[in-house]
Amino acid sequence: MKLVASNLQVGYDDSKLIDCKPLQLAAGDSIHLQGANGSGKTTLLKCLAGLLPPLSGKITLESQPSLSWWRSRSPLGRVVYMHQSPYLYEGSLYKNLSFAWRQRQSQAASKQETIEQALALVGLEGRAQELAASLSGGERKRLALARIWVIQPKLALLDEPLANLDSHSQKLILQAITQLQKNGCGMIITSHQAEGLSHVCQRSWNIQDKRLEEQVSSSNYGRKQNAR
Ligand SMILES: Nc1ncnc2c1ncn2[C@@H]1O[C@H](COP(=O)(O)OP(=O)(O)OP(=O)(O)O)[C@@H](O)[C@H]1O
Repeated sequence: MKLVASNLQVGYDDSKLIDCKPLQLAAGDSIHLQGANGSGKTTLLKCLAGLLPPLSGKITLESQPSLSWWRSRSPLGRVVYMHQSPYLYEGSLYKNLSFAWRQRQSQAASKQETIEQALALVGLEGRAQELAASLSGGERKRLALARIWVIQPKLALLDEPLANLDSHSQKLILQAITQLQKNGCGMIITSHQAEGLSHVCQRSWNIQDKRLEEQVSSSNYGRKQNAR
């Protein structure tokens, strides 16, 4: 599955935020999206997820031809977007992960085991019956990522998954991101913390002067990949 965008401009009404070169996100890609506050990172991710219309240009999903035409070309519902302040369902952690299970394509594994593994992955083991509303901000983000891990999407867009987290939570989030990558999930991650992400992302996109460019730098990007 591949998300392809051409001639893309994103923004609101007549206010253009970003002019993009042709973009592609395929399963297995990991891209760090950088830009100043207010440069339009969230807006771009929402457009790529099909949650907002772009000002101009085309976003399509290249995938299995077996799907009906109206599902096969739209990213909506098939590219998972994680909001920077994730919305959780009322009820328990287990209930939140059960909803995620319904969106999972392959249900060959056991639901119970998958949910337990997801909770353990983000350090919430043994807490399945607690109410999601009682979680701290950092724990909410960890549960949101556990939900994505249960879904096992081909493509995920993670908006500031590391923001406002202590080092323990950041470590758990990075661990869950690595697990998703091992399963072939392609992702774009926004973050102002370049250091944490340079080890898990192969590439970097940078928004500057309302333009999105692939950043060619001497940083760590690609080092991990090359070392494999
Ligand atoms: N629904 C909306 N209608 C009009 N303008 C909006 C809307 N949502 C966001 N904006 C504006 O668009 C600009 C870009 O916002 P966006 O959240 O995409 O930036 P960002 O790069 O993700 O910022 P940050 O790093 O602070 O999270 C901001 O100036 C914001 O006020």
